[in-house]
Amino acid sequence: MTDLQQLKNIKLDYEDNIAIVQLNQENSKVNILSRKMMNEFVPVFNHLKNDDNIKGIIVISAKPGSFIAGADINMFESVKSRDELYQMSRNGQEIMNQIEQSSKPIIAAIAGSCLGGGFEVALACHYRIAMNDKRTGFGVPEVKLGLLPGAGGTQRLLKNLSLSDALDLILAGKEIKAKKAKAMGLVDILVEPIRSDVQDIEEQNIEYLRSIAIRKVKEIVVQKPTKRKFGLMENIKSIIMLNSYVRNYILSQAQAKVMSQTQGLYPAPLKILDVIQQTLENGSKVGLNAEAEAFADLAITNEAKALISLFHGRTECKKNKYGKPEREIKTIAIIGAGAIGAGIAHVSIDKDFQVILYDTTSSALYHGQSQIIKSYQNYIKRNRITSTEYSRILSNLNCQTTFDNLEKCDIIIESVFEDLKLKQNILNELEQYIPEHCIFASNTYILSIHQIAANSRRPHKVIGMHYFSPVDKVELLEIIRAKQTSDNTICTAVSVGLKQGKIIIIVNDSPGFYTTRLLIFSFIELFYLLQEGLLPNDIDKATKKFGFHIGLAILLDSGVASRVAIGQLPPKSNSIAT
Ligand SMILES: CCCCCCCCCCCCC[C@H](O)CC(=O)SCCNC(=O)CCNC(=O)[C@H](O)C(C)(C)COP(=O)(O)OP(=O)(O)OC[C@H]1O[C@@H](n2cnc3c(N)ncnc32)[C@H](O)[C@@H]1OP(=O)(O)O
Repeated sequence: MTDLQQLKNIKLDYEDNIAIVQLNQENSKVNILSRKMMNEFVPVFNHLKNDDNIKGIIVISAKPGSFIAGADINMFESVKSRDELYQMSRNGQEIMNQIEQSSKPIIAAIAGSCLGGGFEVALACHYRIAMNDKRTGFGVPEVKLGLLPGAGGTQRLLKNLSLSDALDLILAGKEIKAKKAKAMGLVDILVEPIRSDVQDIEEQNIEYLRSIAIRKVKEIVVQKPTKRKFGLMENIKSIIMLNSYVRNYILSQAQAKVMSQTQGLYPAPLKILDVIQQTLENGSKVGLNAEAEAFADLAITNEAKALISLFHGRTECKKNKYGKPEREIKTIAIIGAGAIGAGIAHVSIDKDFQVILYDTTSSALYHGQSQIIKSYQNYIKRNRITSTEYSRILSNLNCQTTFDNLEKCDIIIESVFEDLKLKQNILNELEQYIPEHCIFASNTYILSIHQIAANSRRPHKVIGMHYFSPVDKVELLEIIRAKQTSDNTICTAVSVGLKQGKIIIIVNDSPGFYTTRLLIFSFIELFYLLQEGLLPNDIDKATKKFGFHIGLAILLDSGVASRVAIGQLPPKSNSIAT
């Protein structure tokens, strides 16, 4: 029996007759539904349920940026049998049902990521209040782990949303911001964060959210909750859903989309569709069981194991193992306004770096600048940013054909043609203008960083940063350290990349680094196949069917790859990627 005085992951507070359950996972950046958390939450919940003095409950997180990041992924890996997974899902469903069926109003006060099992907790609560900020997001990303929401999430999303919206969320695993969640009816009240420069602003926002939740739950206790009223469109949608012809049409469209996107290689989306079909045909009791069966079936597949391992790998690549840079990076100069240079500027300006985008001619510069402006204008159209944010972001971009202001730069990212002499000359010339602390990064997929730095006055500040096109979409950044590159230079480059939202691998300065070397071997094979008479189209079909995101032949057709494959095969080396 858990001693309620000895809680380690939950802080229990009271205000009048309201209980505030504050989640604060021990030694963790985020809250997760781990065994330890559940071992405290369940007795706390039962205690509050049975305490007649308590009239309402608030579930809130003490961690800035994280409401609950879902069930503990490591828990699934430690499970020995399929039955245990089925039972785990059933237990999760039962806890959520108890939350939902509680006679006392339970409010989820959400700031930060509300994902997977965390979203399922929020959906089981009677009322959801959410902070309208960048860090607050809702989603069921289980499909990205090869799973499906297994604690009643498929059922509650179907109840709260139209079939197409529910499918959209569950099949894509995408995250939506609080404002959109409110518009979709998943959130009841939006709370605007306190806009202020004071320190500990996030803690203050949590306090503020808590005070609003307390006020609301007190109101509900007095008034008794009113049911959410559905709008005309929602009513029309739900009537349409009763029609099996329409339902089956939507499901078959979704299935066709899944097949074209995944080639049927991922079992999770197909199981999700099956669970949803069973629910729509037989009701939620059958649906819940189907959900638990599917959860258990999926969690033991190799695909889920591989995707979970990928999650751990990605998490590792988000860390800066070199610590904190000696200086904060504020200003970046990007040399070369081609597609990649402009892309680097794109991912930098919205993170509030001051960016100088340089090219030799006004027309090249205009091209790069237009690429950036067009993308951000598109974001406005798709409601990803407001026009005020657009103006703020674009004000961080300075385009120029001279080397003015380079003395303010903390890092130069050179992104010109793959020409060693050109890169060496640029480095040498810029060293006259840049301050002592400024580091120089070359965006190259093939040239040796050591050679680029051969004539440098401070080779320890030279590094490779290999971005991939389109830079605003491809998350990967390959950072290349030469023998002479200092740890602070690596640390600084990693911190810039992380701030730009990149997943980073750090590799040695060996021929082809890591990514180009992998590609080269694929292209050699591709050439053999072409020589043997296969058509590029057939090779693309075969590679996509095998699981490649893009066909190998079409990849070769893209500029970068063809130059690697045709002209610049690197010499043999024993170096390994790190
Ligand atoms: C209230 C009690 C109710 C009890 C209910 C019973 C539940 C049991 C039910 C089982 C049935 C299934 C339930 C459910 O449907 C299944 C799931 O929820 S699967 C998980 C879904 N969630 C995710 O996939 C989110 C994964 N995390 C992220 O995307 C990101 O971490 C983040 C949340 C967006 C935060 O990003 P960052 O700020 O960049 O931080 P990091 O990524 O570096 O993470 C920091 C740290 O946290 C670890 N971590 C994050 N999420 C999880 C997780 N879900 N499980 C385990 N660990 C997690 C991450 O690995 C890092 O660890 P570190 O490396 O620092 O040790």
